[in-house]
Amino acid sequence: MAEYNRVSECVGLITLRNPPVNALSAAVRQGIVDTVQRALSDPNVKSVVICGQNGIFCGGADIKEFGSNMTGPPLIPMIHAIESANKPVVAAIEGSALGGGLELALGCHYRIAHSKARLGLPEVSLGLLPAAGGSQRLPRLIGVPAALNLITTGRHVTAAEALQLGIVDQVTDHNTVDAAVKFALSVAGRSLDPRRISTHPCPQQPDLDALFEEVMQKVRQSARGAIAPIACVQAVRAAATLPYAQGMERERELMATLFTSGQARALQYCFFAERAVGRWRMPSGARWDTSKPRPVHKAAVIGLGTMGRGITVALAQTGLSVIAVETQEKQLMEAKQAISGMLERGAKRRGVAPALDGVIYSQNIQAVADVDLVIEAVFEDIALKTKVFQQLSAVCKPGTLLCTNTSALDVDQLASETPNPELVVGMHFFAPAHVMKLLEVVYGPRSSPQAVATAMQLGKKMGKASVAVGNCRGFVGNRMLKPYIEEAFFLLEEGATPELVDQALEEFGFPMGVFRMSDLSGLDVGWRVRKGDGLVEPGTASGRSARIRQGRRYSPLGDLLCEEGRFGQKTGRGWYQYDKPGSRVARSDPWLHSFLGAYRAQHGLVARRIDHQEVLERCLYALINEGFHILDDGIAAGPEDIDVIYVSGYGWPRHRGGPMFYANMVGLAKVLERLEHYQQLHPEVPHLQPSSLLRRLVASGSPPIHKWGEAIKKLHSQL
Ligand SMILES: CCCCCCCC/C=C\C/C=C/C(=O)SCCNC(=O)CCNC(=O)[C@H](O)C(C)(C)COP(=O)(O)OP(=O)(O)OC[C@H]1O[C@@H](n2cnc3c(N)ncnc32)[C@H](O)[C@@H]1OP(=O)(O)O
Repeated sequence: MAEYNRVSECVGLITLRNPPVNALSAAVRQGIVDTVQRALSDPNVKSVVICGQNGIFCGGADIKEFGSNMTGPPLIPMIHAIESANKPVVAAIEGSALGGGLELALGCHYRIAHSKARLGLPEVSLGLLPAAGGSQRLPRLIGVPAALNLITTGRHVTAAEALQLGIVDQVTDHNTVDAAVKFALSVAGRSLDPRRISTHPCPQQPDLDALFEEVMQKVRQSARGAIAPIACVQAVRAAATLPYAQGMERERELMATLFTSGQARALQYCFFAERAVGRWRMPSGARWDTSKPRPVHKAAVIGLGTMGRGITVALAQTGLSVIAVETQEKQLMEAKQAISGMLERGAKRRGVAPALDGVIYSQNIQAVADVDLVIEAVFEDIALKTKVFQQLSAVCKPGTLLCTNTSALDVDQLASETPNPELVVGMHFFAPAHVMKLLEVVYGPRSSPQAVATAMQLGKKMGKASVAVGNCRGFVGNRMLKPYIEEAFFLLEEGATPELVDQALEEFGFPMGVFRMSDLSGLDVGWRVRKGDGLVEPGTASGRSARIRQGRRYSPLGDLLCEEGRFGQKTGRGWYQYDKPGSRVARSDPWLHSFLGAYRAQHGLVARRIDHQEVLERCLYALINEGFHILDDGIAAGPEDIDVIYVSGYGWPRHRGGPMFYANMVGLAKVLERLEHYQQLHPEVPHLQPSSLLRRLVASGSPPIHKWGEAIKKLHSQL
């Protein structure tokens, strides 16, 4: 909808009305077409202002419409009608002008923005390009290099940067609509020819070919298989080399390919999934909209190793005051220096003052007596964490929320060691905690809804994709990672190399394959866990029985590497070799290949040829299968939760939507058939046994992913 009013006698004011972001739905587009026509045909109107209601200009095309038959007036002719109007049209930009919203503004003759407004063409992050003329008008307005940067990254710019780039004509700290109306009055009657961006040539750019070649190479490297960034470069190239009409034709062709692509569906699914996880619910029936978070003004972090330092920075950057506790003096001093450095660098990047005074350091746990929330980040040892929780329960004021940053221990067991288990939740951060987007908020059966709501709200404040999950070994992310890593080990035993497995996964879109990733995080981490589980035995035994532990297939390859002191990057040797300890460039290691050959010979294994498809099917379907178990167990409330966890924390390529969305795209019946196939070949591998939920979903006709929730509820009620 768009509302029309005449203001200051001769200005037609058009207000977009479609809460919450004034997206350009069919009704809004129709409203714009009608009101523009009305303003242009009214002889009393000398100029026009377009604004949005509730402090936001426009969040772009209505993404929800993309999946359905689109009706209503199309955007391109609507924007053309505005640009070719014979009365000046001014966009009054408050809040956001994004995607189609900015394209609408670029069709206007002038743009006035509030100083707090943000502008951008983020279509690339939805698997699209700015196809309402944005890819053709922006380069004409601000030049090819700046337009390429904005369109291929989708980044939002501040009003100040937009002014500097020449996207807006004026920035105001006052009422934007008033400023735009005043401006519209001042330009009434002026020639509009120079203001019609589509009629401009692109500003001259020396050595255009070299520029596009360089940008294309950069984009291909960072896109990891995503097609939209490449189409964006091609569209801008058309703007730079073709007349406007032909450029628009190229924009349309490129958009036609993207619009119906699986990647666009995946990326748009991610957009909505990220918002859906905020509407968390627990099996008890507690939900986001009925659970009130407690206010958190002061927080504490216990243990200032790598994780504790990152968590302290993340908390301090939200403006909270933080008590950072480390009992060892030397470690405390080192941590203080490291945290101050991180805060200073972060503040410099964001152009703000570092929150150094927000952190108080102490060696004494008594210092946390009056905080509202504590995050424990001591060494991953249940006895130590239990002791800390008991101390905290004695020290903290009543009602303080006790959170543990454990990545694998039982949150419920820890809770049971405190007098108030309802105040205990897990807050599982990912390293480096001040950088990584993901936060798993882990609730136990006794965690109160208020505790979950508080941790979720704090996660959001820290800018994290926060996902509420149930308590189980490894929670969601690490639980699914286990079968993925195990399959990769089995593939090595059967004839693959780390290089082959990693190449298959990196071509799929992961930033790093499983072996390069393990080298980065340290092979000793998993070794310690396996030792704790009683799985590690001295490495001299041979034959099949040496590779069956606790009744299931087990590969000791990772343990054997650790016994050699090969812990990955930190020791300069792991699945790859590195120039020196700490170096990041992985090189193939002939030692490792001979080691694998000797291992296979010792165990009577005959290497066979393994292709990329088998690598993907075995690693990814094993991971996905665990995802179905997690859904069936109620540990994750829906597939979106799992997908957000994998995309934000585990490098799953966003343009593939997350593991559960990927399974939905591949087809549940196909995933089931391949798991059954591999299970027959490897009957001693339980994680290849298809989950009963997957079987039941296939039997019920493989509903699309947005209907899984309903289907799971129905299937559970039939049990
Ligand atoms: C054969 C070819 C066919 C061609 C057809 C061509 C048609 C297209 C032509 C031109 C291309 C134009 C494309 C676009 O414009 S794509 C959209 C680009 N815009 C964006 O990507 C912006 C997305 N939104 C945001 O970034 C943010 O929402 C925000 C900054 C605007 C506001 O942030 P915040 O206040 O934090 O609110 P939320 O993000 O939580 O959002 C609130 C609520 O609103 C929903 N929503 C937001 N934007 C949109 C939108 N563009 N369309 C539909 N719905 C939107 C969001 O989902 C939230 O609702 P909830 O999911 O129910 O919580």
